[in-house]
Parts: sequence; structure tokens; C-alpha cells
Amino acid sequence: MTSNLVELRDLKVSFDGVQVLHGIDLDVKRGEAIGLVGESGCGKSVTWLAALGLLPGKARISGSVQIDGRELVGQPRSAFEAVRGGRIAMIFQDPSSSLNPVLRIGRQITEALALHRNLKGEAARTEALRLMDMVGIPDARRRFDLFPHEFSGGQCQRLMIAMALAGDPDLLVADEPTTALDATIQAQILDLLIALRRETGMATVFISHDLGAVSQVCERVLVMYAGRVVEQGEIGALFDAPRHPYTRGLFDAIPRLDGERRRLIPIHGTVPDPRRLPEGCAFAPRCSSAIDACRHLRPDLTDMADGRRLACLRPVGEARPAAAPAVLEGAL
Ligand SMILES: Nc1ncnc2c1ncn2[C@@H]1O[C@H](COP(=O)(O)OP(=O)(O)OP(=O)(O)O)[C@@H](O)[C@H]1O
Repeated sequence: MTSNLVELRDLKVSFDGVQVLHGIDLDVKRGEAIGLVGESGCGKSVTWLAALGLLPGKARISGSVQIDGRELVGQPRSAFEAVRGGRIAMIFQDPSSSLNPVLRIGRQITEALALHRNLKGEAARTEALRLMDMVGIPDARRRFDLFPHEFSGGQCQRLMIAMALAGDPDLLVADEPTTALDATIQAQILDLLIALRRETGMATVFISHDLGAVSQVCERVLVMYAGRVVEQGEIGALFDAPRHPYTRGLFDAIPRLDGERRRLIPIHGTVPDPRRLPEGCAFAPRCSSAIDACRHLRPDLTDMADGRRLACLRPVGEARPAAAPAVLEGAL
């Protein structure tokens, strides 16, 4: 029996014959906070939608998704439904995808409580008010009977989190939960996610293109590019010394939280179309460190001596593999 809450192994996804995920390995332990970062289109959302059985029927999925040791790939939708909402909840950028505009908010939360925890009547109402209070909705008792449009964007996001908590989940997957909000509200929602994890002990997967936000919430981060993980490690280590030129590019494009003033450098170019991935490393056409070998050989994600994992032939600074990479020997 595995000790991981979630284990993804060699997870691959294609739509209409176009592969968009190329073999993702990922573990989530109980209580930990993991970040998935990368620009739009790198496969962050598809990874989790696949793991939770939320992709449309045309998606072809292979590899393994284990939740609490139970294999889900190849199982009917009902097997996924059993873990969703209950053990694992997912929140999205747009609260309207989770909140029903024509139902009063209290009713939506109590319905979720009835579904996931079999709470009814006064017990459900009391718990719904507790959850609204927990996510920072002031005056919850009075606002219990309001409709979603009577709350601000940030409050709707809080209500969506309350709905997610109704199942008392072991894991909350938050997909760009702050992207649509202005900066002050963003910071409040990040603080809320951090506080909830502390209070409930639930694991958190935080999906974002914003490494700054990820570094506030998460302990470990996976950097994705063109449907693959290119660097993975403790957030502090990646922050102090990113080794993949793409990770460094993401850091260079964000303002420093410590106030250090420097020029922000955007990564030039765009993420490749999955139908036309370049040969070799998919980042090579945008990488100022790329050499000829990068355009022909695609490095595997390799365990490094310092504990991180890296897929790069031309890392930034010193990067020593934990063991000699047999396949690429002599390539440089
Ligand atoms: N339902 C779908 N049908 C076809 N292609 C899809 C579908 N969903 C996602 N894709 C493609 O899969 C790739 C990965 O998309 P994904 O949404 O996972 O990226 P992302 O990194 O989460 O980006 P974003 O931050 O914009 O959500 C993209 O090329 C996208 O166009």
C-alpha cells in the first residue's frame, strides 16, 4: 500500500491524435503543498483534469493514476466520481464554473454537504455557516440566502473554496484560483489557502503561471513545458538557483518579493503548438543557452545530486546528476 495520496505515473493524454501530455510522474503526499507552473498551454490543467476524470470523452489517457493506492485509469467514470468532491476537490479560475447563478448560496453549500457528508437540515445549515465563516465571508448568517451575483469576485472565490471544503477533502487542487482577481484580493485568497491548509491538514496542488504566487503557497514545485516536467524540486532551491533555463526565465519575468530592484526579462517566443513540437528539447528554439545537441536530443527528467529533477543538457550553473546518464553520454 502506497503512502502517497496521489501517484501519477507516465501519464499521457492525446486529443484527436495530438499528444499534449508526454508522460508525467507526480506524487502528492498527505498534507503537502505542490505547485505546477508553466505558461499557458504547457499541460498543467490537463494533468489534473486527467487525474480526476474530468476530461471530455474524446481524450485518450494512458499511464497510471492512483489515488490512495487505487488505480483509476481504465475505470468507469463512477470510480473517479467517488474520489472527486469527497477525497479530492478542485477549484477553478472562474467561480461561475462551480457556483450555480440561480441558486441561493446557502442552499448550494448545504446540498454539497448532503451529497458528500450526508448532513441534512439544521446540521447542514450550521456546518455551511461554519464553512462560510472559515473562508472569510463576513456576516455569513445574513448572507446565507443571497445569490452568487450579490457577492464580489473575491467573495465568490471564497464561496467556491467553501463548496470545495464541504466534502472535507484530503486534497484541494486549485487551478489558477487568483488569476482573474486584482492584486490585493489575490494576496488575500493566497493567504486563505495557506491558512486552510494549516487548519485542516489537507494537501494542496496549486496550478499557476505565476511562480511568485506558487512560492508563497507551496513547498515543492514542478515546472512544466510543452506537456513535460522540465524541472522539479523544493521551491527554495529552485528560487535560489533555477537550473533549467525555462525555470530561470519564469523567475526573471516576475518582480522579486524581497524588493530587490531589477529589470524584468520576459521569455521571448511562445509555447510550441503540440501538433508541431520541435525535435529535441521543446524549449531549445527559445533558449539562449541551446547548443546543437539540444535541437536533436530530448533530455529525460533526471535525478540530480542535490535532490531536484532536471531535463536539460545546458543547465544554468552547476548541475550534477545523481548517476551518470547512460543514454546521453558523449552527446555534448
Ligand atoms: N478539450 C481539449 N481538446 C483539445 N485540446 C485541448 C483540450 N484541453 C486542453 N487542450 C490542449 O492541451 C494543451 C495543454 O492545455 P492545458 O489547459 O493543460 O494548459 P495549461 O498549462 O493548464 O494552460 P492554462 O494556464 O492556459 O490553463 C494545450 O495545447 C491545449 O490546447
